[in-house]
Amino acid sequence: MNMAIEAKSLTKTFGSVRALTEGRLRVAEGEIHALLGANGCGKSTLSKIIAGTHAPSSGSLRINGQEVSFASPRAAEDAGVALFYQELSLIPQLSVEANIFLGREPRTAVGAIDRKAMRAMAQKLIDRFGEAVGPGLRPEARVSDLQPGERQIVEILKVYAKNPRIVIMDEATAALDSRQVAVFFDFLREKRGEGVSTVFISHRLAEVFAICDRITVMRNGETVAEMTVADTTQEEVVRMMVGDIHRPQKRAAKTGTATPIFEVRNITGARFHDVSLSLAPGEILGLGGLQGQGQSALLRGLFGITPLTAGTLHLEGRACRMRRPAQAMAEGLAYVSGDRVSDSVLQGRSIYENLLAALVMREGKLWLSPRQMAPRLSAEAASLKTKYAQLSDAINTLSGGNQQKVFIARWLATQPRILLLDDPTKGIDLGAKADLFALIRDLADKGVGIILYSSEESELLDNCDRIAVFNGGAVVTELSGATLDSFHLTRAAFGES
Ligand SMILES: Nc1ncnc2c1ncn2[C@@H]1O[C@H](COP(=O)(O)OP(=O)(O)OP(=O)(O)O)[C@@H](O)[C@H]1O
Repeated sequence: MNMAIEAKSLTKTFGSVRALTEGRLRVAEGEIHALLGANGCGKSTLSKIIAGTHAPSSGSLRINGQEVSFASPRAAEDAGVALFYQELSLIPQLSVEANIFLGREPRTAVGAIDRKAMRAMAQKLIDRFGEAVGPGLRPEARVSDLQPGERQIVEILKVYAKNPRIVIMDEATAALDSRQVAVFFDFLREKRGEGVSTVFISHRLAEVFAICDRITVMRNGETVAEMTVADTTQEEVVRMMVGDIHRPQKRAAKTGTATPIFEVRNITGARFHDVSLSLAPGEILGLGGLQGQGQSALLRGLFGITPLTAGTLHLEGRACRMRRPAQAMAEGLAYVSGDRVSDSVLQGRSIYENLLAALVMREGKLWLSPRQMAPRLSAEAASLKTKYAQLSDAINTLSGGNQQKVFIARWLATQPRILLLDDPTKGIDLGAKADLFALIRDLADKGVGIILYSSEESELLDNCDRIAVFNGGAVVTELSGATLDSFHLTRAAFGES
């Protein structure tokens, strides 16, 4: 068997972050090989080393039997390696054909771009997707006018326009519909027949088992297993991804004890659909699953930041609507986002003004008496052990963790009945996280209902009474009691059937 890729002991550090500690990958010529693992385990880093985007810190890489160290993506392309980037790299203002052939346009005898040839070549590539794409996907169409799935197809075509012998597809199917995926898979099989090797990164186990020959599993920056699809099961793959199963301490169930404090029935909005959830008073409900599956979008919809297009909401049994954040606040909801820069911070303002922001919005008054407000706000800040010298200091004199505490304290000051937390600990240190979760549990014990999305699985497992797992904008399962552990969470997130 001729090896197209042989990566051994690859490592990569970014500053103090060790993104890859032991990257291994062996892919044969004409093989479709899955690279699997949880968010952040190092798949993209390993791929980018193979594709010349990153130089490894150490280790060895052989392409078609030759030891290589690519100085740039272009050097890797010249060796026949092409990478499909998760972060789409298209230029929206340019046409489909210009994007596909950017930097390698066909030329006429005198060296000008051969537009006729370029159009014909682009059309030929597009035709491969046949009926699975709409009539809008034409060589001369502007990329900005295309649907997300069609844009993703243009990105795929751009990869194949380089005639690669080794292709790395990093979540190339994420925006495709099922028909487009089927056509894409036929295409991959045909390429396999031509001896092209594919590294296939996906968060959908069903796809992996449908298209791949072998699987490499990564965990925490390390390659931990290599297996043949025919000899393994989805369950075994999940076990390899998870490693030691994280089981949080058992907590008494909060559900079923009282009327739900908040009920969400069949709601649909931007990036989520038909979601139903029920929250008991004092319950911490987690939203789990891989990143970007609709969890944050749901929280934004619930708080009236983005519109809901279907479904109903009930607060303590009473139907209500959240058309705007002000309305949600009036109903006793609060929303804390971990995205400090875009969502939370009033730049150039004092700590006091930042603490006051939510109350001002809720009361609908621009001025609230500092004599009354200052003690209340400093008490909320103190409950989170926020460190600052004076309330009048500028917000940006605080560390990220302390700023985040201010944004949380701001909402606590409104005394919410329902607290929506959208990845609230992003970028804050361990001490601040512990303070935050202690406070959240305290609020729950006082009867506040809490919905928490976290991109960190362990935060969900350690703090939630129940977890609703999202995949593709919908809740696929709910975990509680005996199923509240990392194995069941990963299994549901990857859609194990
Ligand atoms: N340029 C960078 N600078 C600093 N840290 C980075 C950089 N790129 C990746 N990392 C970190 O390295 C680790 C591995 O990231 P990587 O993107 O390779 O994971 P992944 O398995 O591809 O994850 P995902 O499934 O979420 O795409 C993560 O902790 C990530 O935050």
